[in-house]
Amino acid sequence: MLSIRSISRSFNGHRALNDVSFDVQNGLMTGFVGANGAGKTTTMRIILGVLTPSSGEVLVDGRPITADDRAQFGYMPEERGLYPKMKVHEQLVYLGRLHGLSSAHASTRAADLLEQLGLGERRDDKLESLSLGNQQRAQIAAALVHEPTALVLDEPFSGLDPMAVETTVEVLRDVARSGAPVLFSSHQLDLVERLCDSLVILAGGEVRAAGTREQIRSAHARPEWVLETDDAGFVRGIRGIEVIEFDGGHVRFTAPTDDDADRVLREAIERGTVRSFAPSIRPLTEIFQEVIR
Ligand SMILES: Nc1ncnc2c1ncn2[C@@H]1O[C@H](COP(=O)(O)OP(=O)(O)OP(=O)(O)O)[C@@H](O)[C@H]1O
Repeated sequence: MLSIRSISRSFNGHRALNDVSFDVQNGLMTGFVGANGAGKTTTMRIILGVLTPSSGEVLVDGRPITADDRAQFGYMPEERGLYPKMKVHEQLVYLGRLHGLSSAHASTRAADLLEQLGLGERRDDKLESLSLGNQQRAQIAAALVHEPTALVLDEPFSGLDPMAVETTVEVLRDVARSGAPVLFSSHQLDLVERLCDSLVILAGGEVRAAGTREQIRSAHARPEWVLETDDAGFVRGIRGIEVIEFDGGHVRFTAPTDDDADRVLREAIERGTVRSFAPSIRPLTEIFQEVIR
């Protein structure tokens, strides 16, 4: 397990991180989200030792992280970092060798990864000749080639088409399944909601929420219902009911008690056709907006 403990970091008197603590559990995909400038990249750089914190520490399985730990991590930095003029497979083998793999092992591993990430046919092309999305896949392969003990990826899905996102997710899930902690940042909340097991929400350099999706949902839960009917406008006039979303025949609302929600249903039945009525799970995107405020 990777633990970030009370990390603070300032740049020229500006506090970019303030007492940040969270865990990245082994075997789980942890999504790291926050608006521009929230401090995600700074945190990741501190985990990898590219930056030092002003205070606080990073732990691996409860003890201070070492250079050897970091050497075994897989890291995809924001600024990327492959050689444009080098062939993709050759470059991955080179990186694998730098991490101590034998030539044969590095070559097989690189070929397998390129195949899994849909780049098998481009393995002998120079990186610069690939599209940006394919270069991104190569960057992901570079972070994985040495079979890392932990993965830290800064925006791994940016610029990938939906198919590439799916193949990449599968590859990252395999790494998590092998027992490694996986931390990835993303601005795509819908994606994070769908694929992460656990979540850390950062705003203004502080952790605003952290835990599994279920823990975050239940900490910010409120009873909500969705009604689909002919014209749901009447719900807006019912005392005690707060309408969250309304569009013609569709309404999502919160009610203080189940009885209040039943009142809405009864009135809808009296007024016409009820196509559906059900409790609703609050989307993480909405919780995110609330906690970063
Ligand atoms: N090297 C630096 N020198 C000065 N300020 C910095 C430096 N690196 C980061 N910052 C500042 O620290 C804050 C956090 O930046 P950081 O890049 O970590 O945020 P982020 O969450 O990764 O944002 P984004 O989603 O835009 O990449 C910002 O205010 C940024 O301007």
